[in-house]
Amino acid sequence: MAHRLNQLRTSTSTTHDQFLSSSTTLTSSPRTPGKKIPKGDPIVTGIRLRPFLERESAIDDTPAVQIFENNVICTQNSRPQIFKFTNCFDASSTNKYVYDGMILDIQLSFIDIGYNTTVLAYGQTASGKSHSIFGSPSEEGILSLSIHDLITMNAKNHLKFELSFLEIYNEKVTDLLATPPLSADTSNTKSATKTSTTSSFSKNARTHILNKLVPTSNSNNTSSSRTLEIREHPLLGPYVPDLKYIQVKSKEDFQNVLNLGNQQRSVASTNANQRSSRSHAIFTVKISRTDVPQSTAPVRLSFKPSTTNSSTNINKLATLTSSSKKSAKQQAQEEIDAQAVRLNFVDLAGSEKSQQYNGPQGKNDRFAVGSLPQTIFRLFIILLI
Ligand SMILES: Nc1ncnc2c1ncn2[C@@H]1O[C@H](COP(=O)(O)OP(=O)(O)OP(=O)(O)O)[C@@H](O)[C@H]1O
Repeated sequence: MAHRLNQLRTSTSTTHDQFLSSSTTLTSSPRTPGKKIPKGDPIVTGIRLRPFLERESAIDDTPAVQIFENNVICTQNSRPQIFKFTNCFDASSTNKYVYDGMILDIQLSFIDIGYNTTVLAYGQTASGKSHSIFGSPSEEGILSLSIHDLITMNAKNHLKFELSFLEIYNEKVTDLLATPPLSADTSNTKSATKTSTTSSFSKNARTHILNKLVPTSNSNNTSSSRTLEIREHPLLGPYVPDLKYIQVKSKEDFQNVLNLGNQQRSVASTNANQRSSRSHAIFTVKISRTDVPQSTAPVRLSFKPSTTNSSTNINKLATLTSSSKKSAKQQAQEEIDAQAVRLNFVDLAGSEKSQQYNGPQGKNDRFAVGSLPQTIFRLFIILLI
């Protein structure tokens, strides 16, 4: 893991503060200890220049960098500096172009062989990280393009998609899909609508979404329950207990989850812009098969449906593991989790300009660059599970 952390740091630091651009990194990690990483670099880096904003071009619209093939040439200094990336995208590139050119194929092949994969956007404030990952009202983001493809390719419903969305801010991990505290007048509705945290939910209304997200009996519905810890699991490694996963079956489901998470993210802050600029957001898609005996590891997550009997699931595993000290169902769920593949999308906090935020109100904010390593460390622990 340390090696991979170093790789990530090396990979991302090459772009640090160099350009008015965001960098997208795609990494994969084996989900089974000892499983070999496929040939080739498990980290692919891309750099994307964004167009000048109006306020910027009003001052000076001379580009400070140029793209030549897979190189970015920084022309600001008297001696030009050259940085090489796996992919370079100029300011005319759309999110779709970046997704098709850099992410689609690798993402699918890693999922197919059962590797966790992470798309990580890194760059200075306002370089376009959120725009790339989450998109804008006029342009779909990489996350949405990716999930739409996954759902479309799962026409036979043999894969199950569950989503989680968390934020790390001020060294705290917050579940953006957890239910916020309900007012007293809605508490009756709450107890009447208890449901599984992974149950699929359908359309529209925020109330309906929230009802579906009411925690199960083993978690409290308080604001503090939204702040999570990172723990070590004997089978799965580091994990975030009680992080909510919501199953989605359609693009509309996905959009609802994304809207809910974004809403919680901005509600959580008195100054949404500042907070979102300074927090890391991780959107995870957990993918597992529904149509193969989960006890026969390793299982490929191929987009081709299995020809084997599709009825085996938790209950079958429960029989197989009934002699265990743990409840059979619990162990079965763990085994299924162990065979799931995770696809993470990370919108990192802006990597600089902390001084400007560390004014009188900001000086106690432990997210400032001085403490960035701890925050990043938490982030990578979560990603590498
Ligand atoms: N490729 C692009 N095309 C058009 N507009 C863009 C593009 N990339 C970014 N922008 C615009 O630039 C501004 C800053 O982008 P964005 O919020 O995504 O930056 P960020 O890197 O996430 O910033 P922060 O670290 O502060 O959260 C936004 O107004 C966004 O709409």
